[in-house]
Amino acid sequence: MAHAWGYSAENGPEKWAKNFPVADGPRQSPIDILPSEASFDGGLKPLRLKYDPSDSMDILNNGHSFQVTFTDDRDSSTLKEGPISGVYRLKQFHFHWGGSDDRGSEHTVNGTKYPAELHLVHWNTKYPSFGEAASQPDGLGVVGVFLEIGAENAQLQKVLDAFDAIKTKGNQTTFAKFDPATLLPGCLDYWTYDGSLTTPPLLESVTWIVCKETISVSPAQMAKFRSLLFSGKGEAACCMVDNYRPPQPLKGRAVRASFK
Ligand SMILES: NS(=O)(=O)c1c2ccccc2cc2ccccc12
Ligand SMILES: [Zn+2]
Repeated sequence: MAHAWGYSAENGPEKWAKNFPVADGPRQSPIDILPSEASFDGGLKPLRLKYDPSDSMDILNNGHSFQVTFTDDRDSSTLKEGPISGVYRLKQFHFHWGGSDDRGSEHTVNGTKYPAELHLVHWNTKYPSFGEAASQPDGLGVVGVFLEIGAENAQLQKVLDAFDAIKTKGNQTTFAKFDPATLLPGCLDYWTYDGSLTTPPLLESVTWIVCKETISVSPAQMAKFRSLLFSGKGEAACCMVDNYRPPQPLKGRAVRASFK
């Protein structure tokens, strides 16, 4: 059986093309964002993000990251406007981070890596389900937010406090009444481009919306991220760190900015 994908030298991003040839496709993510080469588009609308805390359900260690999953059977937690048209529903959010503070984000800005990156995953309700949407070129909208070392982030701490219950792969626990809007920066200026999932199956179905402004994370909070394990209970412990794909070729794609 083919090795499951991961982030090690044996099964990491440099190996993914073997089982997922789209890894070398025309609209892969993440990318290195070059602000001087992004074009301001006055037609881009402000992001309209509306989240209902009662939609948050549980938090799961999926062996690649952890994710907080939301109920998505109605338009109560949605992404509208911005670069997209229609209504996209929030499905989950997760993070990527590094083994030290000098790396961890997937997108970079002028080559600068941040210690972590938050992804809020939404799907286009013109399609009947998340799974259907994930295979469509306009199926998904992911909002990316960079984390920058600074003051302790009290809202992020609510997520980190659940980690003792999801230390190993497959562990899950309830995570109710959490408002993901509390993880957003104050200013929602953004860059946007057409891309893909940054993990297998690397489907080229994502409109990326990467916020210019960062949110803070303390060094102690970064250490908490690194306390999770890729490995399952009873397996040799493997720290969940460096779960990020490096930037991919732009291949002629335009990156637009919502701000001057
Ligand atoms: N890094 S990612 O946002 O591309 C991503 C997803 C994106 C869209 C839809 C589902 C996704 C599921 C993910 C699961 C783990 C890590 C990244 C994931
Ligand atoms: Zn992600």
